[in-house]
Amino acid sequence: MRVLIADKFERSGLEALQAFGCEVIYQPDLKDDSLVAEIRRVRPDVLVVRSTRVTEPMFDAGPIKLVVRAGAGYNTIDVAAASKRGIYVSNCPGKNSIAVAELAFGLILALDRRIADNVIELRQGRWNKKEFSKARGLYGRTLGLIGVGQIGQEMIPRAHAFGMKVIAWSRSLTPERAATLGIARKDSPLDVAREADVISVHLALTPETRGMIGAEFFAAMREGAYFINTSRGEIVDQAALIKAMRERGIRAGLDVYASEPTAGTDDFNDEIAREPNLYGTHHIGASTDQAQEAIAAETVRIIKTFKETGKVPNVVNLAERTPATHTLVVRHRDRPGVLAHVLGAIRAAEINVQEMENIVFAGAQAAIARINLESAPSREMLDRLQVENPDIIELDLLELKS
Ligand SMILES: NC(=O)c1ccc[n+]([C@@H]2O[C@H](COP(=O)([O-])OP(=O)(O)OC[C@H]3O[C@@H](n4cnc5c(N)ncnc54)[C@H](O)[C@@H]3O)[C@@H](O)[C@H]2O)c1
Ligand SMILES: O=C(O)[C@H](O)COP(=O)(O)O
Repeated sequence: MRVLIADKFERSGLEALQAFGCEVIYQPDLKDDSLVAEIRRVRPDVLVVRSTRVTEPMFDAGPIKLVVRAGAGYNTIDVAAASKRGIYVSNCPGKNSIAVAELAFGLILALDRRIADNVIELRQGRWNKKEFSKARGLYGRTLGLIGVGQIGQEMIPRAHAFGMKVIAWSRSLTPERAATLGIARKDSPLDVAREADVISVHLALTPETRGMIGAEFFAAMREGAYFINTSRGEIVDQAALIKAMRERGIRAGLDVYASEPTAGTDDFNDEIAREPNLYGTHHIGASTDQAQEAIAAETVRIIKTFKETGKVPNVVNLAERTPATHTLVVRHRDRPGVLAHVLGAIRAAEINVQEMENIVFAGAQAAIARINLESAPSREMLDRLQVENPDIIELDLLELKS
C-alpha cells in the first residue's frame, strides 16, 4: 500500500507505517498544483494531510482510496467530491483535544493578565507594574462554551480547577448530559453570550456554523468580556469582532483566522493582528508533542486496519440515512450462488440495493444476508425465489421505519 504524506508528520508514525509494509512518500511541503502533480506521479492509495487543502483535481490525479486527516477538523477536504467517488475520508477525533484546551486556557490567562504586553515592555527595557497590575482574575467567573464536543469537554475540568462556573450551548447537549458534566445548559448561543465572562468557541466549521458568531452575539456579550476562538476563523464574523473589540472593550484570544496561510511560514497581514485587544497565536492548538504522537498513532491505526481488513475507522463521509425502505432477510445454506441468485432477481425487478451484509453461523453451514432495498419486492417474486433455489431456507421482508 502506497501512502503519500503531504504535511508535517511524526517520525514514529512514518516508521510504524513502514514497519507493516507501507511504501511511504513523505513530502510535507506539497500543496495545490505540486500536490496534484505528486499524486499523478506517485499514484498513492492513501493520502495523509493536516491543514493541507485536498481538492477535487487531486482525486482525479490518482487512485486515492482513503484520505486521512491527521487531526480533527476536515473542512479543508472536499468531502463531497470524495463521497461522489467512493473515497473514504477519516479523521482522528479527540486526539488533540487536550492540547487545544490547554492553549485556550493559555489565551484566557494571557488576556486576563495581559502577559504578552508585559513581556513586550520588559523586553523593551521598561518596568510598568503600574499599568499591568489591573486584572480581574478567573476564580468565581463564568466560562461560556459554544460547542461541547471533544475539545469543549476538555475545557470543563480545567475551568472547574480554576474555580470557574461553566455554562454551555451545544446543539445536542441534553439537560441530563449537562448535569453529568457539572455545567449549566443554555438554550442558545446568545444566552451564553449574555451570561459569561469568558466565551470559548469549539464548533466544527460547516455550512450551518459559518459566520454563526456575529454582530448580535458580540452585542449580547458583557462589556469587556473575553472571547476565545480555537476552532475555525470562518465561524466568526471578523469585522463584527473587531468592532466589538474597539467599541465594547472585548478582548479576544484567537488561534485561527479565515485568512490564515496554509504554509508553515508566510506573510500575514490581516488587520486583526494589529488590534491591541487581540492576543493571537499561529494555529498551534494541536501542535504539542503529545498531541502529534497521539495523532500519528491514530493515523497508523486507521491505515493498518484498512490495509489488513479493508475496513476504515473514523470515516466521516458515510451516508447517515439511505433511501432504503425495506430489508430483505435471507436465511440460507452457506453455498456458492445463493446470493447471486437473489441479487439477480432483485436486479430483474429493477430494485436498487443499498447497504447489505452477510453473516455466517459457527460451522459455516448457514448464513443470513440482510439486503436493504429502495422498494419492496413482490410476494410473488419472493415465493418464486424460494422455489427456484433449495439453498434458501427462509425469506423475510421488513419495512424500515423512517
Ligand atoms: N486550533 C487547532 O489547532 C484545532 C485543533 C483541533 C480542532 N480544531 C477545531 O475545533 C473543532 C472542534 O474540535 P473537536 O475535537 O471538539 O470536534 P468535535 O467533533 O468533537 O466537536 C464539534 C462540535 O461542533 C458541533 N457542530 C458540528 N456541526 C454543527 C452544526 N451544524 N451546528 C452546530 N454545532 C455543530 C458539534 O455538535 C460539536 O459540539 C474542529 O472541527 C476543528 O475545526 C482546531
Ligand atoms: O483540526 C485540527 O486538528 C487542527 O486545526 C489542527 O490543524 P493542524 O494539524 O494543521 O495543526
